[in-house]
Amino acid sequence: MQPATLCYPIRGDEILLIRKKRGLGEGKLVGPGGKVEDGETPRDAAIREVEEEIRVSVENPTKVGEFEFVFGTESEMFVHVFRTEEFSGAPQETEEADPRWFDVEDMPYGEMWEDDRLWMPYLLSEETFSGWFRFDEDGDEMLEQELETGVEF
Ligand SMILES: COc1nc(N)nc2c1ncn2[C@H]1C[C@H](O)[C@@H](COP(=O)(O)OP(=O)(O)OP(=O)(O)O)O1
Repeated sequence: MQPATLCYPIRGDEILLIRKKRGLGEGKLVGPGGKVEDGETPRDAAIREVEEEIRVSVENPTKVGEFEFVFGTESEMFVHVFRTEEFSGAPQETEEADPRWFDVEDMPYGEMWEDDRLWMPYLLSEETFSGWFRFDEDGDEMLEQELETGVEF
């Protein structure tokens, strides 16, 4: 299964999301992230992806969750989810991503992957979670979900 990451910088009551400009989820608001490369740990990949996508340097990201998603019957990715309040550099738009801060009390769930509304509250409250989500073959609609909280990593 393809491992991948998401890493969310948090600043007080705000969270940094990107408008994804290419690849899986193009056009959606997501966290900075992407596939883990050979020889990388998920944490290293999370740090690299934030730097590549929005030119922000992240330190000590904390893993708060993980989830697997399936499109149809095919398992697509296993995603390690991090958050961090330790980062430097102003977020910049790149070929891959257009970053923007959002108020955590007003999350734009209508423009995000459907699973995000299930686990994002746990990420924001620093509660750990583990999920499994099955979408239709095109990834347009979520058909089944399982979510557990309070897991140990
Ligand atoms: C299906 O539900 C999903 N929910 C959320 N929140 N995030 C998702 C979902 N499916 C994919 N993602 C995220 C996880 C990864 O961060 C990226 C994968 O995107 P991509 O395949 O474009 O990965 P990159 O390494 O950036 O792409 P390149 O191969 O072009 O470098 O999407």
